[in-house]
Amino acid sequence: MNVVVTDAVDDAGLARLRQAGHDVETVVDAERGELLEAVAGAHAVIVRSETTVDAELLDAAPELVIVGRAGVGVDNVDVEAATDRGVVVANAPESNVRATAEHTVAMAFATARKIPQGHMQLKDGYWAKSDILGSEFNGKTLGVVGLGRIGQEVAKRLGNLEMDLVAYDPYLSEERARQLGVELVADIETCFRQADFVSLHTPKTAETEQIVDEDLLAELEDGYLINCARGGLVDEAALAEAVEDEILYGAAVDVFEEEPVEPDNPLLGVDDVIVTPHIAASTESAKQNVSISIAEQVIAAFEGNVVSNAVNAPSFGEDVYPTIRPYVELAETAGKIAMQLLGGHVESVEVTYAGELAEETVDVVTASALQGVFAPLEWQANTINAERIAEERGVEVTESKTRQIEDFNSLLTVEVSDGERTVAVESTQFADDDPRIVRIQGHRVEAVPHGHMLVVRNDDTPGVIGFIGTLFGDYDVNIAGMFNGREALGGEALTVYNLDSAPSDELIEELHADERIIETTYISLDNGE
Ligand SMILES: NC(=O)c1ccc[n+]([C@@H]2O[C@H](COP(=O)([O-])OP(=O)(O)OC[C@H]3O[C@@H](n4cnc5c(N)ncnc54)[C@H](O)[C@@H]3O)[C@@H](O)[C@H]2O)c1
Ligand SMILES: O=C(O)[C@H](O)COP(=O)(O)O
Repeated sequence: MNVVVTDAVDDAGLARLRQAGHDVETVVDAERGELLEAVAGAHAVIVRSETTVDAELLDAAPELVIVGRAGVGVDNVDVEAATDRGVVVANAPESNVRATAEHTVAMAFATARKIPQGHMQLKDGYWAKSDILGSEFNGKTLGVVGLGRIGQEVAKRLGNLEMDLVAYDPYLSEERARQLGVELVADIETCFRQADFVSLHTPKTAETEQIVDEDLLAELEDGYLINCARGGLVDEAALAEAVEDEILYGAAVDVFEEEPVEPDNPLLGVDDVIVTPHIAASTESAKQNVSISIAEQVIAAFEGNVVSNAVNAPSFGEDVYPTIRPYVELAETAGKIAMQLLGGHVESVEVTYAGELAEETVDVVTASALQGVFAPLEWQANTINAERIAEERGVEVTESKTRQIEDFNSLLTVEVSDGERTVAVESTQFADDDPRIVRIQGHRVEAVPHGHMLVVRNDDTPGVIGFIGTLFGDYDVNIAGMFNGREALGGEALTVYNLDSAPSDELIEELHADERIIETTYISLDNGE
């Protein structure tokens, strides 16, 4: 597979990709046209914050499987456009948290004690001892906007300096904030009003863009603003003015609306706005960590495994993964079988989890079942966009769970309906991840979901199975396995045949010609030879 790296990414992860047999090409600082050419045959593109991954770039890379963001923020990636094209977008959310938190603390110290100002003046030959007056942290209040991974680490570190902690984060529970010793406030204005230092740690979204404006800065009177999150969260002109006019004592900024920063950026002209060139994550270990983390995501995508840090696919904790992992592929298979038995038109899909599986986070399993259901309809269906495809198609999706179960530890049922007829395929994993279809339309079977399968419904009368077996022999189709189930003696039987090759149309026709045969459905699974 081809991996194109468009920003400076540490070699640790790239070496891992090469070891896994992939070609890695680096095209840092390329002109746009050159970049679009470079990604033409790419199966993965790895970026940092410097490359804009938009619809144009995605269209220039028709083979693309995954966009790997070697870092946290994905605001430079058009995630929706990627989702529409079935491209996974993954980031490395854990890898530079400490580096960024530490830089934020360093920036807080630097602005509070005017370290860069003193440094510059001294280098210029001026002893500014009596001009520089700093602020202490102890007894002051830190306001964190966005108490996520980095915000929490910053709160912990500055909390140790005897600061009181408040935070504004509408998506965080009060309980979690309490555990962190942080008072959660109801709105961002209160956060700015109560704080002496405000540190921003939200992602840049439609909701947070320009969230810090002139009015809000006025609430932080005689305080400091630190932004090591994203440019675009703050009205830069308003911030420059607020510091210039001494409404704020100072500000520390690592990220800018436009990067690299133009020389006329208003923040550069104000002494008490200290700046760094987006280097909060630039430590040796953070760079190695993000590189390795994103390489692992890319390899997972290439190998068809779940990309655990995908931002446009259902995600789940690492600890849950071993339990649900075997069901991800099985769900897709069950979805495919159910859909092929239904015959193409689907109105609703119900995915039911029973037993131990019902205790897990199963979003990705449901998405995988949908991927199987939509596989014949939409060549580009995958776990990322299958839910969206269902929505666009008006297909009702239901997920249900029950702890009650008989015979198995876990049971996964995919039921599809065209409004009149419903087909249910029940499946489970035996020991050592050995998948089985255990019931089709209520008929107990024990079929291996693999390769070429023929599902036959027939009258449960003597000689039918012999007839079918002989016919397969006549057509030189070898039976690899056979699983027969019936509801009641003399009623209807359902048999699943695993075949070594696809049955011909003539064979199927001959089967149908026999009055004892009610229905036959040939099912082809991609995982077959
Ligand atoms: N300067 C750098 O080099 C650097 C490095 C790493 C991360 N970052 C940036 O730091 C930011 C935080 O990263 P993180 O890993 O902590 O992310 P995170 O997802 O763990 O935390 C973000 C928090 O913001 C909260 N949030 C979302 N919308 C909000 C809103 N409208 N108001 C208040 N809170 C809101 C979320 O609930 C969440 O708790 C991101 O913007 C990321 O891109 C910058
Ligand atoms: O979101 C991030 O991870 C940081 O902003 C770091 O971005 P970078 O990889 O461009 O340094």
